[in-house]
Amino acid sequence: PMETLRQLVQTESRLHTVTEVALVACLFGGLVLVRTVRSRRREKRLIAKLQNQRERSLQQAEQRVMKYKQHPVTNSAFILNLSLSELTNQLQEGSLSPEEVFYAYMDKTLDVQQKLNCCTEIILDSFEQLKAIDSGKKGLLYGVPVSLKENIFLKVHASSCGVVRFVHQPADDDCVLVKVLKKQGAIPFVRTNVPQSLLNYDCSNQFYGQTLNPCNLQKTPGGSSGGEASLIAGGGSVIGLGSDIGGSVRIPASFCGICGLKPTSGRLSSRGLKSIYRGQKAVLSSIGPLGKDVDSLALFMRAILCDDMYSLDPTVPPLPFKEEVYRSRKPLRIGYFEQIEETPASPSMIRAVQEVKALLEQAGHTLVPYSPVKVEMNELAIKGAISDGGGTYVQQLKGSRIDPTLRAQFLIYRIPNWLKKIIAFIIKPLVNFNCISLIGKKKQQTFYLLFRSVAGLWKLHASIEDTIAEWQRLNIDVVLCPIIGPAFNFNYCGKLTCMASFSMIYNVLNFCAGVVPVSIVTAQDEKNLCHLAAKGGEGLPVAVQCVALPWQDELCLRFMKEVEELVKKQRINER
Ligand SMILES: CCCCCCCC/C=C\CCCCCCCC(=O)NCCS(=O)(=O)O
Repeated sequence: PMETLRQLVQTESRLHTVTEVALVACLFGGLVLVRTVRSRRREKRLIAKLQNQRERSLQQAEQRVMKYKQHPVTNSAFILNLSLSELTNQLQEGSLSPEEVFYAYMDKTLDVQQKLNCCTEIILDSFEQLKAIDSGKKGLLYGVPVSLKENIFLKVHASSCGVVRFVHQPADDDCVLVKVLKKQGAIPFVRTNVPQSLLNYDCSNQFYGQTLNPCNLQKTPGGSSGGEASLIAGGGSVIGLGSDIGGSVRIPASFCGICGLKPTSGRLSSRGLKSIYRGQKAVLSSIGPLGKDVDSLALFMRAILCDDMYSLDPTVPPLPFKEEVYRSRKPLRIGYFEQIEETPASPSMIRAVQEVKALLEQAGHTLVPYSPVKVEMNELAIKGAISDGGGTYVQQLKGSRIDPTLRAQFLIYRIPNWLKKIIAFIIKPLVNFNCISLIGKKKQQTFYLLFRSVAGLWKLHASIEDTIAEWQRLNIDVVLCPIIGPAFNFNYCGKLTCMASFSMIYNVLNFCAGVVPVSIVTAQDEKNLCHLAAKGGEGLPVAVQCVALPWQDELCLRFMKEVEELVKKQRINER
């Protein structure tokens, strides 16, 4: 009987332990559930609040536009068709007034927003700025309405970047470039959409949803300056400001068929720019313009590179716009490449480079085959930009629902760094860097790199030195190469981070680079295309990328301008 009693007591105490563990687990589970439900409710309220704010700003703008339209108005189609240079000329001469230009663009923006969901807010202060504009002091952008990417600081407004914790951080002041723009007479009038966190080349977030591509509503406009590219290509803005740490100006410009410039980082002030990895110095972010033609970008740079910027931000080197370099037409030695080893280029990207190469040769330039240095730039870019393995990224997005395009990445960022290193070591043999064209393989590669992101950065500086040495050896002035395109279908960009390598290279190297649309996807390109991400792109714009050494932004623009002119001339000849 003693034995039976002992067994009974043991069973009972085991039962007690099990019950206690179950109770603690339930309690813990319950607490997590309550926290999640609460945070989801908070998030829902926040989303509703932001969407209401946007709606209110759109409605108020619409009312004012309606009121303005009661007076006999100028032909806004005429205004909207002018290039930025033509528009500024007419504003300077007085043949157009800032008021008629402003209302023409505001009206068009409201219309484009309905179709493309590219705006996060109308800047209502712009109506007051318009009233106060001083016609006696005409800056280079006098009376020009300018659109701004949402991560650019505007006094009192928050730059959410699709992240919950940023919503509660209104800016203390305007960003330096916004101040300079205003001093040059420009009127910032609308803020545009971005992907959650900005570290993505799609354009969707939980607050404002998915922005659409005006060239095909089934496609992403690219990102992260996707709202800008969509609005400009849709006709709602003549010039806009974006930012680029891996292609965020160039990719959306390419996807939407407009021009975009990533100047050398540091040439324009980045003070007052929201980012996830603030202060990260390995891969540098640049602020740069997007517009319908290269002259618009040049005019923008000319206006911004002024004493006001240098005194507002003394970290910027006081280098005014070099007019003679932009205007020069001396023949160039141009390095070119069509592919990079680690990333597949689509058939239209390759064809675009080949066609532009032929045009440049006919125009008297010397084209030299050039291969970018043999390091995995993707690896360097990711290691540089998120060298903590994504820890800060996860921290910053706490409390935000992760955008579907970023979810797979976040599974990896959440793994402890020591475990990431082990997994990277184990899966390395499975990852074939030369295996192109199959999306499945690209996904593997992408995720492998994310595991590797905690490794060292020793190759970064060597790659800059080696690249410059190679340019000097070949004696080339600029490089012609592909830029990712055509526009992707939704939900691919965040999963295909490696496909951004064509642009990321020049952030890692900190060279200046810009894109110019040169062609459209043909039926043959579509037939030869292997990756699903860009399928269904016939007729979409295709661009090339023009690159110059650091601080040679004017040379880069001059090269872009020449490419643009040659393509235009050829189109006229073909008609
Ligand atoms: C080279 C930098 C990219 C670092 C991102 C690391 C995490 C994700 C892995 C790969 C994503 C590559 C896609 C990059 C898309 C372009 C993103 C971009 O340029 N964003 C602008 C951020 S800025 O701070 O406003 O300049």
